[in-house]
Amino acid sequence: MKKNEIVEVEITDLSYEAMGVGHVNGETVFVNNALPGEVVKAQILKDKKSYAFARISEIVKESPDRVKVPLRQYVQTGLTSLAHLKYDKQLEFKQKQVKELLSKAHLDQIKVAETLPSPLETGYRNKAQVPVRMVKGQLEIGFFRRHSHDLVPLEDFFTNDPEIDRVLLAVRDILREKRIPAYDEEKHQGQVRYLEVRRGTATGDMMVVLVCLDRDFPGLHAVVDEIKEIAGVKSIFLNHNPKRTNVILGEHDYHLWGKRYIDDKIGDLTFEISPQSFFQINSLQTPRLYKLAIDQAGLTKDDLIVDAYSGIGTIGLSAAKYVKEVRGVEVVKAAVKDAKNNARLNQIHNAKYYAGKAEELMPKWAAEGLKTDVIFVDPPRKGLTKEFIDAAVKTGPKKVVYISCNPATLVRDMQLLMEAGYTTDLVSPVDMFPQTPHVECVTVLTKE
Ligand SMILES: C[S@@+](CC[C@H](N)C(=O)[O-])C[C@H]1O[C@@H](n2cnc3c(N)ncnc32)[C@H](O)[C@@H]1O
Repeated sequence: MKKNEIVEVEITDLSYEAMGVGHVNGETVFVNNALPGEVVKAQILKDKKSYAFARISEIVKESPDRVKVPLRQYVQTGLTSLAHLKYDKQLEFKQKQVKELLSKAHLDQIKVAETLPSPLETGYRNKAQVPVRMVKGQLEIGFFRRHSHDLVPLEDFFTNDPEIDRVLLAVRDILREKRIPAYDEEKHQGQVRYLEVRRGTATGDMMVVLVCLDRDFPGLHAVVDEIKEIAGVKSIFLNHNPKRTNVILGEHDYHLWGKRYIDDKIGDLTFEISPQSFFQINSLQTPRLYKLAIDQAGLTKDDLIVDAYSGIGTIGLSAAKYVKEVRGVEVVKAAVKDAKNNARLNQIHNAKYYAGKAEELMPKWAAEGLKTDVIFVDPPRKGLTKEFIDAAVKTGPKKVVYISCNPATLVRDMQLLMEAGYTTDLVSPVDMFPQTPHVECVTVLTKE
């Protein structure tokens, strides 16, 4: 196949990145935005010999599961790359992905539950981080076009809490009015690189973080004076990111106005969240995710549990009332400070949080002779390390409760835990990220 050639292709599957998959003369073609059951005329964008990438030029036969996405920008940016598929089919797609990964690992005996739907299908995100750039001489917020750093301006981000979109647009307008220059990646100049807005779903409190090239610049104080007048804004920070990098946040946050954190609730617990701390982005689905994990953990009043990759302590503190002691470990120091603070705030006295890498602290604890009953892990996408797993196993937990945002690393780590004598017969997908292909899962591995 040649670049720009138009081929007719029948779509038979969806890739884990939500691209339609078909075959032409034995070659696999990934077609953006196409759905299984469709026949499309596709324009080849890139040919890599054994596979090619393409985009739809015409839908010849349309899937009954297709939803007409109102904004072309969502497709261009890949912001919500499953939004063209009916929601119940999105849930099936996520379950199927987990089944296929287990099957590839010869673990077909493990059942995969139906994906737990999110209470909100759109407008569920409690946090937005959006790039700021100049487009045709005007400061814009939006999202980068897929595989590029060209900004596609947006006003409706679809999955954000609409209150967050309201604040993003108000801040954008203030920056425009005060003639603050947006960051220019090529020249490494200008000021505002990203806007971050967080909202406590239970409290309505909002935090605005301006991610800037410089620590201070002309007009900053005037901008802050106006942002603090936006309804709901309770906290303003500047994050200083002076580097030439694609990483969104710099290391240091400077408090500009208002509170130093915002509050949110999970179940009956209150959490204070500071700018760089991880907090699950789907506030209404989070208590359901934790309940699934905690209910299956079979906790007792004599248990010592570990909350590994603890963020601001949300899982351990939610489980604390059922056990004797909680020990948490988290690499981001500010999050550990938040976790300790959150324990105090909720009058929880049996939880201790430690700053450090889980793969370093766990071996230290194991060497000191720590004995655990249940270990909760909730790592980032790359999953656990062998060092962590070996040390965790040494502490003798009867259960390892694994919450995962990447089913591929989950299955890899499950295999390691199974080699160490743990078994499970169920993985439960939970939809934390509707309209996107991301899959969250819970599984409980037990040693008899
Ligand atoms: C998916 S989040 C889970 C946070 C928390 N359990 C929750 O539900 O909100 C993963 C957390 O792991 C932390 N983390 C990343 N690498 C780590 C490491 N090597 N050791 C300990 N924590 C780490 C991140 O900072 C983040 O807070």
